[in-house]
Amino acid sequence: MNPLRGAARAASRSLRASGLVQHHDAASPIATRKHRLPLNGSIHQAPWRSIQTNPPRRGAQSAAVREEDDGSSGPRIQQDSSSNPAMSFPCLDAQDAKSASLSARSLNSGPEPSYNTGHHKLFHCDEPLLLDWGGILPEFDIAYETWGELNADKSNAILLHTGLSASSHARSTPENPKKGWWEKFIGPGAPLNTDKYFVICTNVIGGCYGSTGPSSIDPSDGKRYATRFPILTLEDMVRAQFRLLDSLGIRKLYASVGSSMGGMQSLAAGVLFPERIGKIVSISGCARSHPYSIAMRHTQRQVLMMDPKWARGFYYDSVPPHTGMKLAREIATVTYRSGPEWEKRFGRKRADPSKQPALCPDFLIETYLDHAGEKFCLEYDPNSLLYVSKAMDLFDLGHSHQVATRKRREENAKRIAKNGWKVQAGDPSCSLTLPDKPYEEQLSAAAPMNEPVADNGDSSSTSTGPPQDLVAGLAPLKNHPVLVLGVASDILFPAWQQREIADALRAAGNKQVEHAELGEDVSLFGHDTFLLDLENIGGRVGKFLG
Ligand SMILES: CC(=O)SCCNC(=O)CCNC(=O)[C@H](O)C(C)(C)COP(=O)(O)OP(=O)(O)OC[C@H]1O[C@@H](n2cnc3c(N)ncnc32)[C@H](O)[C@@H]1OP(=O)(O)O
Ligand SMILES: N[C@@H](CCO)C(=O)O
Repeated sequence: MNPLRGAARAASRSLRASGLVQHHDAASPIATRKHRLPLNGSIHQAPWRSIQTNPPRRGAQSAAVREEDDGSSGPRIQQDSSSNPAMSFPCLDAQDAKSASLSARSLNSGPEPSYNTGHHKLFHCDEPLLLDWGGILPEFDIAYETWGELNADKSNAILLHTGLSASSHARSTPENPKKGWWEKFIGPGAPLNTDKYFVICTNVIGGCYGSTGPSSIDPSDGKRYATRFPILTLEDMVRAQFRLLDSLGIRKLYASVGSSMGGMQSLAAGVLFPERIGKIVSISGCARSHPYSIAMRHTQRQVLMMDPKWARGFYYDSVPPHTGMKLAREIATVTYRSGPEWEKRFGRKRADPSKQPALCPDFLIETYLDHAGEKFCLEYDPNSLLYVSKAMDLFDLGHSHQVATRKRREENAKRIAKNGWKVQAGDPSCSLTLPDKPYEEQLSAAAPMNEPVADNGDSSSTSTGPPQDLVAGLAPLKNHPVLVLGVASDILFPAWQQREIADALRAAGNKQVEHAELGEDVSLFGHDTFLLDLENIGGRVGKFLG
């Protein structure tokens, strides 16, 4: 891919498509209306009406302020006698127009888009699933797709785990010819070689592309789960996938392969079901989520939840929080690529340098992010984003976390044996309230980097080696061949996190760990390298799988 390809052309296409034409532009609807306005300030003609404003500051010029009544939610403010003309905000107009068109959709079919990437197979499991944090799915579906043939002894299956937002559609199929998200990585002679292997990819539970998630119907009352969906973990997703494998009669996988969240799941599958997995591939993942990654996902969740249209998750019969989703995806995109890539690709170029700078997207990097957000905002269920992203934050293969989870599961299993498969409404364990006492920084939290941390479950890493808690947690994988790949330009899952996996596995006694790091001379695509670099990611995966 040529990173410098037609960016400016694409930008102007995107700007035109979304109405993001620069302000102070006589061609824009607002400017046109403004030029038609009488200069004497007679402000009560339709479609303008006056609105109340704060009284002008003493000494400040009094301004007549008007609002255009065009049915959109935001006021368009015009100042008749100000020193400078008011700016226009085509990026906000575009959001308003989008909300208006979504709310105009038929309420019979529901304004909520149907999240669908096309034909897939469906596994329905009637047996309830107990989740790690005590939630319950009374039954669930898993959407999945397969490529290649399962051999007679069912020993050639590869389970491919997805990143956060992907569907099961990793490669085109005769039933769904649309290109998949790993189109070139799967197929005859490809890294996941379908001449040899039977590749299975599922949509995770919690997702929205056919597997049970927050937009699914709760069988208990026939209504969508929304935020009545329980908190789930990556291990819960893996347990659900293994129910599918059971139904297919696959006792042991040839390999568990995944990137990003899938790279975390790939390890989790090995830890949960060590005897059911042959090889493991973990690309651009981690063995436990670190604070910086949690921080970046937190900001995405916050902007989404602060969109009033999110409505605490109950938006399915209304306009979805597309603005929150768009902003969340823009933040996500900042974490998925890299500064050096954008330096080369966009530099400091503006979409139209002949115009005045704008507060709406203006630099090419801004229009690029805007486009990425816009493209995604109705493609994925907002609640799925929240739940799946939170599941990533909760991920920790450290031994002490595994012990605590097992204990909690045992207690919840006892509760179920006593009360049945239902979590009581108002269960205090379901709503976190922060302690009254403000957090006080603990001195022990910041151990000097060159001193080993005692094996007390403290998850801090040190320069002397991986934490013993993680070494113990990854011990179930000590006899598995494991390929760990990282990318130096990745800021979301920095390369040291893959080194941590490899080091912890080796410290656990694993002598079959292959670890490689793609330097910035090889890829500047950051975290998304796994989606884009067939040669360097795919090549290594193909060689490792054989
Ligand atoms: C395992 C998993 O996680 S799978 C999930 C994968 N899928 C996704 O992530 C869905 C979202 N897609 C993406 O993030 C990306 O398209 C990728 C990673 C799949 C591919 O990346 P790339 O091929 O490098 O595409 P890139 O991110 O540069 O985007 C190109 C788009 O931006 C547009 N664009 C490029 N520069 C600009 C600019 N300055 N201003 C506006 N638009 C721009 C292009 O015209 C193109 O638009 P189009 O997609 O509507 O045709
Ligand atoms: N672009 C990928 C990255 C995270 O894996 C996604 O949206 O899922």
